Amino acid sequence: MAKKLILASSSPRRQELLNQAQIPFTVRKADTNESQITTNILTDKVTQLAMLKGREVSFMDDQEVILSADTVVSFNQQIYGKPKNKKEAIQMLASLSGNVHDVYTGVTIRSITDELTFVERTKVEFWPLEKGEIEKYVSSEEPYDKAGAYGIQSLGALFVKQIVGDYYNVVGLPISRVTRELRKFDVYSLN
Ligand SMILES: Cc1cn([C@H]2C[C@H](O)[C@@H](COP(=O)(O)OP(=O)(O)OP(=O)(O)O)O2)c(=O)[nH]c1=O
Repeated sequence: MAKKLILASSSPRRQELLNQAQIPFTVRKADTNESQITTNILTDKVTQLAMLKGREVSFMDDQEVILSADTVVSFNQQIYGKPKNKKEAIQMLASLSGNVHDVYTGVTIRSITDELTFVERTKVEFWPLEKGEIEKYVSSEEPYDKAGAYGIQSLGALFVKQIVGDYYNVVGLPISRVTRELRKFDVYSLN
């Protein structure tokens, strides 16, 4: 029998992507204090955060598989998470304007006996942005729950000139790789 998937995330995008993949799941989220991860090494940061989010959720039985993830934007040796306020959102978008940045998502999948973590990277190039369009965008609610202060799946799409890599990784979960890894955990099968 297939194992049961537990999504350790409150991100509506991650939930939508699992729905899109037609994988049944239950949300069980711990209240993770992300500030305890202090490393500035990018891949360490996203893997440690993904692992922490997953490990803070407890198993109810040995048939469960827990999925967790963390997404950050990286530009010019800096790591951008969610902007704390309007000023920070403006600064992030102004620096991404006209440049290429990377979006990294760390993903952890764990069962009671095994744990796997991987990182997926997508390159995103922004058009040069006008001051007015940044001002207008940060006055909406869109930037504030998103790494790098934009949502590629919403109005932020208009900033994007091109991407290289998995689009869904930018949205918060590289769903095709995730489903391939989930098969190894018997979460679902192809027949
Ligand atoms: C760059 C980018 C990020 N994002 C989102 C994905 C993530 O939800 C969010 C980064 O925050 P995360 O800390 O990765 O996740 P979260 O706090 O939303 O959810 P949880 O910790 O409960 O799993 O930014 C977009 O939705 N679109 C984008 O284009």
